[in-house]
Amino acid sequence: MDVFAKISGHEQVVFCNDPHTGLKAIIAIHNTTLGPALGGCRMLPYASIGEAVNDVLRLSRGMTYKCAAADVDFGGGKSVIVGDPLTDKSPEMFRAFGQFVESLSGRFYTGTDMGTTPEDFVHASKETRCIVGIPEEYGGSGDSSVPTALGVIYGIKATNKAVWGDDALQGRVYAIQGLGKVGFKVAERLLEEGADVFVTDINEAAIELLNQKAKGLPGSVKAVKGDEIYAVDADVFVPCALGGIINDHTIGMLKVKAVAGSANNQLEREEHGGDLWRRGILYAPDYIVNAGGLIQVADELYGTNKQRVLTKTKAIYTSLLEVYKHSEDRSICTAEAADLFCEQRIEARKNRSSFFTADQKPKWNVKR
Ligand SMILES: NC(=O)C1=CN([C@@H]2O[C@H](COP(=O)(O)OP(=O)(O)OC[C@H]3O[C@@H](n4cnc5c(N)ncnc54)[C@H](O)[C@@H]3O)[C@@H](O)[C@H]2O)C=CC1
Ligand SMILES: O=C(O)CCC(=O)C(=O)O
Repeated sequence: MDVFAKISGHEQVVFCNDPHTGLKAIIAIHNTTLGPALGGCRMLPYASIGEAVNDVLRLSRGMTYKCAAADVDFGGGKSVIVGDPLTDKSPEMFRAFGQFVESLSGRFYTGTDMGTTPEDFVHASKETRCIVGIPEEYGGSGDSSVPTALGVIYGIKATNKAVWGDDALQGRVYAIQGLGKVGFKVAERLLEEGADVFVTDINEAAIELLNQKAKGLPGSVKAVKGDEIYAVDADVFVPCALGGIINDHTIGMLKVKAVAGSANNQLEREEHGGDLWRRGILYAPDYIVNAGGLIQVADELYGTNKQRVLTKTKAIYTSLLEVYKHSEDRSICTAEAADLFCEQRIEARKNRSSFFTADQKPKWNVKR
């Protein structure tokens, strides 16, 4: 394998190995034009190191776009830990991970993602200040999945508006894949609003818990298994688990009119955005819909202000409507319209950075 060809779009990729704690992690820094890299840390029992490398490279690239779209002073990065979050975690492992993050001297900030929790990062934060999204009692902004889920709800509302001319959540049927930190909260909110949801998760306990919650709520839950979620009679598909789920195999199964969820990298390949568009399925670009968590953790630079985070997260609604309009005006798919917007924003910043100004401490130094 030509490693440098594989990482040619990235600035830096760091392999972290600590035999004492069993830590095997990869940190990928994609682009720091807009600021130091920021991105959560995912822990998964990857089938191979190659799979982990592919995941971290795609996720970190996505963060560059997400940061540009959300207009935060951060660049794109992400990390993955190879292991089963149910059996392989330890406080020492996250402390070791914190030491590796610290070794990057402020080039990379991280927090939770799939398989990791704010509590895991309390351990990491003992070794480095470049940790975001830890509980408020430890000085962080708290669980970033809360604003992520809220942003998904606003994303769904905007998408409903674009498809049906009415942004109400109720009266529609949603197919939710994954009831973890984000998906569960999204499902709860939809049920509170009186919507009906199909759900699936490999973790039966999450489905059981949602069924318990649903008892007092106006909406209804129907659980389905595995791939059945793609083919249910729903209006909106809400992917909240793994990426790559919009692919050659699943696209033909979808009966929905729209896709709007939190999962990162929903399109397996770029052209799947065009495929959805040609089939008349409106795709809400993942990195715009799921930016709520980023908005909250990036806000830690200024000392978190819940009202500010809420206002910026709600703005996902208007950002999405703008993307839909760009896509319509230019006759390009929504994924392409969003990418173009972000690339122009990064390019504009690059030009500005090349203009000499007096030496000034970057804002993010307040964290160090
Ligand atoms: N936590 C956050 O604030 C953010 C999360 N995201 C993305 O949203 C997605 C979900 O993240 P979290 O809720 O934090 O993760 P999580 O680990 O808390 O939840 C993921 C859920 O998906 C389930 N799952 C895994 N494989 C599945 C499959 N094949 N079919 C059905 N369910 C499956 C898991 O059992 C778990 O319940 C991920 O793609 C993540 O990268 C994006 C932005 C921010
Ligand atoms: O939510 C976080 O802690 C950081 C942002 C992130 O990794 C993401 O949006 O995927």
